[in-house]
Formats: sequence, C-alpha cells, structure tokens
Amino acid sequence: MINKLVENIKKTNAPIVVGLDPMLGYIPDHVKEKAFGEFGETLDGAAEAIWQFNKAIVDQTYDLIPAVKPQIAMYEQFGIPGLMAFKKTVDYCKEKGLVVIGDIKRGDIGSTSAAYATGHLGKVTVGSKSYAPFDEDFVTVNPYLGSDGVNPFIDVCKEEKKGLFILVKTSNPSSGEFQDQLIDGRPLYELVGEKVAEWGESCMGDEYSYIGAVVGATYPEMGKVLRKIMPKSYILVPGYGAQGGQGKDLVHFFNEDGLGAIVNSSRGIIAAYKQEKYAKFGAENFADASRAAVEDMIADISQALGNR
Ligand SMILES: O=C(O)c1cc(=O)[nH]c(=O)n1[C@@H]1O[C@H](COP(=O)(O)O)[C@@H](O)[C@H]1O
Repeated sequence: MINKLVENIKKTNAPIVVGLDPMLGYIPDHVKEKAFGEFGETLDGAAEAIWQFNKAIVDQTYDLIPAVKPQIAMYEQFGIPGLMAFKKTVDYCKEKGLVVIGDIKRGDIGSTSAAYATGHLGKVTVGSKSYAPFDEDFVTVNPYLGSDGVNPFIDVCKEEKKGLFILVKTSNPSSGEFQDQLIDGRPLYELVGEKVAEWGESCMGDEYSYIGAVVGATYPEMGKVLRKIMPKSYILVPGYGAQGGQGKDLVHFFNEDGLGAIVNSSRGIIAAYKQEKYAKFGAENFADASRAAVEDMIADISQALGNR
C-alpha cells in the first residue's frame, strides 16, 4: 500500500489527505433534514447524514487527492449505525481509487493489538470462512505499550501489504507533557522516532517503508529533526488549517525528493463552507467549497515546497 500511496501522490502532485471527520455540527441542514426525514432523529438518521455528507465531499475531491483519513471517533459516537457509515465510507473511497488511512489510534498488549490489527487491516476467520471486517489500507497506532503492542500490527501489515502511521509527536497543545520528556538528555519523541525507523527497516516498499509516523504540523522544528531520524518513513502531518499549520511550516517534513510527507486537513476541508473565504458557495454547495479548499491547500504546499 505504501507503493500505491506514493504512486497516488505522484499522480495527483498533491501530498495531502482529506480528513473525513464528520461531526453533525458540520453537516448542512438540508443534508440532515433529508436523512432525518427518512430515518428519524435517530442514530440511523445521523449515520445516513454523515454518509451522504462524506459521499458528496469525496465525489467532488477524489480526482485531486491521493488519500483520505476517516477518524473513527466521529463515527463511533453514533454507535453501530455510525460504524456502518465508517465502513461504507472506507469502501466507497477505495472504489474511487483513494488510499484509506483509518485513524483508529489503537495499541494494547500483544494479544489485544493482534485483534485490532485483524479487524482493521487483516482478515478474521470464522469456521471455514475468512472476512476483512474494516479493511483500511493504513491505520494509526499508539506505541505507548512498546514493541509487543506494535508488532502484531506490523505482522498483519507484512501479510496484507498494508501500513501504519505510528504516533511520534502529536499536534495537540499538551503533546509535550510526556512526549518531550528528556531521557538521557534526549526527548522521548526522538527515541520513538528511532524505533519507528528501526521497525520500518524490515518493511520496505519500493522507495519508502510502510511503517510511517505521525508528527504534528504545529511542531515544525521537531518535524525537521524527525525527518532526518526516519528518512525512509512517510510522515503523516496533521494540524494543517484548523490547528494553525501552514504550508510554509511544513517544508522540512519532506525529503529532498519532494516526497516523504502527507499533510492532513479535516475541518479545514470538510467544513470549508462555514469559513468566510468560501462562504460564497453557500451551505447548499458545501462540497464545491471543499473542492476549492483542497485546491488552495495543494497550491499553498506546492508553493512552499517550490520556494525552499
Ligand atoms: O493521528 C492523527 O491523525 C492525529 C494526530 C495528531 O497528532 N493530531 C491530530 O489532529 N490528529 C488527527 O487529525 C485530525 C485533525 O483534524 P483538523 O484539526 O480538523 O484538521 C483529527 O482527526 C485528529 O484526530
């Protein structure tokens, strides 16, 4: 899958990911009214609204982008119907040729991680049959439990030719509370970055490893150091847009070949119609506003990379 991700990035010339984080508050009234008319103000109604919202955005943007990142929490909050909307979204995006990064941030003791990896990346066996329950291409993994919590994910990736993005330095304001703690004079995130590089060595695709890292756009200086520590790992960079990251902050997350990083924006794209800049589209044309926001994000990052 790392090869497909790199191929899609080269084809679109757009190192970006659209984050499909569909909170109900971002969904225009006309979409909600239609869904609630059919299913009532129920969990099924909410799930239908988020599915229709996602589908419209994917239909208007898939030709411009290499990948999407549905964040499972936004679906899980609507229970089983929400998870069904998650799965429908994963399948639809794959049909459209997009790489799907399931943002699930899992990680546990080995046997439990193995079950998460089976459910999200692998196949589960039921009697004589086997099923791929969620079937994302990549997932995000929390490495706090150490190697035996991460290895089951790596094993499934090797079998299924899939990939991981492992949390190294997260974008949120409190991320330094633990991640920046010094151990023998070095911050913990650097030690985790070294471990990601080591895990990645035995997991090489053609140019890059399928074991990648997450490093927030909000910490560009740390991104520069981590880029060097993990030269063969793709870096998923969230924090663009709504959290304040801009193209000019991101150049050092990329390698000299212009590859090596993929920048996520969720609210900045899916709720673009709510921003003054895109207000002219109106709520009716929310997906056109998302397309314009994708085009602007690509231009911003390309310009920053061109100027370095
Ligand atoms: O793993 C992630 O994607 C992630 C890691 C991180 O450090 N920071 C971060 O914001 N994210 C996710 O990236 C998305 C950011 O959303 P926006 O701030 O709306 O663009 C959310 O789905 C977060 O859960």
